[in-house]
Amino acid sequence: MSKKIVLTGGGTAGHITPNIALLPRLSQLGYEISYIGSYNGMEKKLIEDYDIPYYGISTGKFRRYFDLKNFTDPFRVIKGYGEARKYLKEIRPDIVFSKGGFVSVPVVRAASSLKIPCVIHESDMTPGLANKLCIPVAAKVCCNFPETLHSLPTEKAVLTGSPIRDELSKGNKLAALELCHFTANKPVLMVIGGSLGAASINQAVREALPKLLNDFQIVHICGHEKIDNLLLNQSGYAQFEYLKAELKDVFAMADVVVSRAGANAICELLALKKPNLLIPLSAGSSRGDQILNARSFETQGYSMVIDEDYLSPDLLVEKVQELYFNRQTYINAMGKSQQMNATKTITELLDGIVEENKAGKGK
Ligand SMILES: CC(=O)N[C@H]1[C@@H](OP(=O)(O)OP(=O)(O)OC[C@H]2O[C@@H](n3ccc(=O)[nH]c3=O)[C@H](O)[C@@H]2O)O[C@H](CO)[C@@H](O)[C@@H]1O
Repeated sequence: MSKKIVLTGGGTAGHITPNIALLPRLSQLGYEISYIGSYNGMEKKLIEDYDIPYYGISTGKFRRYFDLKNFTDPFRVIKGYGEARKYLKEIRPDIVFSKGGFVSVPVVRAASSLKIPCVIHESDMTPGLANKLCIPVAAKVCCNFPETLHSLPTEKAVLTGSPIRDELSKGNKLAALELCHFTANKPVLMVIGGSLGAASINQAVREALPKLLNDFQIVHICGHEKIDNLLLNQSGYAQFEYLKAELKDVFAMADVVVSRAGANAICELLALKKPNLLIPLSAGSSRGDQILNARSFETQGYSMVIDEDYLSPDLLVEKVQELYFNRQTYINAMGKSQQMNATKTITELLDGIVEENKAGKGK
C-alpha cells in the first residue's frame, strides 16, 4: 500500500533545508512526497529543484510588535488555512511533517482538523512562535538540542537532532576553486551570514578585506541583493547571494568559516568539522536563540564566538587569524562529538506512526 507524506515549512532556508535532507530516505521508504509552502517564498524556489509536487498557500506573519500588516495578515492566514485544508483533502497524506516557519501553522492546524497526524520539528533551543501554535495539535515534537526538551510537553518531545543534507559531505574542492577563480596554494575563508545574509557581518568582512586578503582567499555568501558591485573584480574575493548545489563544493574548499549561529548552519559546520567563528544574531533583533546556540558550541570547544555588539573589522581579523592558527584543536573537538543521525531518527519516527495507524485501520 502506498504511503503519502506532506512536508511543510518555509520563510528562511533553516525551515526548508532539513525537509530537503529527509527527501532521499522518505523516497527509499516508499513515500509519495508533496510540499505545501507559500505562493512565492524561499521554499518554492528551493523545492522546485526536486521532483515533488508543490502547493502554494496564502500566508501571513504572526508579529509580537505593531505593524499595519497585523490587520490584514490574519485574513491571509485564514485563507491559507482554507487552501491547506483543500490540498490536504486532495492529497490525503498519512502524515504531515512540519519544519516550522509561519507558513506551517495553517497547514498543521488544517491537518489536525482532518485527523491527519502531524510531527513538527524545532531546530532552535526554545520553540518559535509558529511551532508554539502547533505544539498543542502535534503528535510528536522533534528537537535539535537536549536543552529544548524542558520547554516541550514530555509525552510529545523527542530529541532527534537536525537533518543535514547528505550531499554536503560530498563536495568537490577543485570545482569550488574553479567557481571562485581561487588558487590551491592559499587558505580559504568562507563567510556565510545565514540563509538571508547578515548586513553587519557583510560590512565588517568588506572593511577588513585589505588585511584578510593578505592571508586568505575569501568566499562570501552574502544574501539576496547584498553583493557589493564595487568589489566584483577584487582578486581573491568571491561573492554569492545564495548557493544551492555549489554549497557542498565551497564547504569542501573552506579551511575556516565565519558564520551566523543559525541552528542548522552550526550543525552542518559540526558535521563537516569546519573550524568556525560564530557571530550570532543579537538579542535585540531576535529572541536570542543564536546566542544560546553559539555559547553552547563554544563551551563544547567546537567554535569561537564574537558578540555582534563588539564586532569590528580589526577584531574580526584578529579572531580569524586565531581560528586558523588553532584550527586543528577545533577539528579534534568536533571529531569527538556524538552528533545524532537526525534523518534516520525522524524518518523512523514518521514511518512508525504511519505503519501503526495503517495496522490500526486494518484491524
Ligand atoms: C535571521 C533568522 O531568523 N535566523 C533564523 C533562521 O536562520 P536561517 O534560515 O539562516 O537558518 P540556519 O542558519 O539554521 O540554516 C540555513 C540553511 O540554509 C543553507 N544555506 C544557506 C546559505 C546558502 O547560500 N545556501 C544554503 O543552502 C544552510 O546550509 C542551512 O542549511 O532559522 C534558524 C533555524 O530555525 C534560526 O536558528 C535562525 O536564528
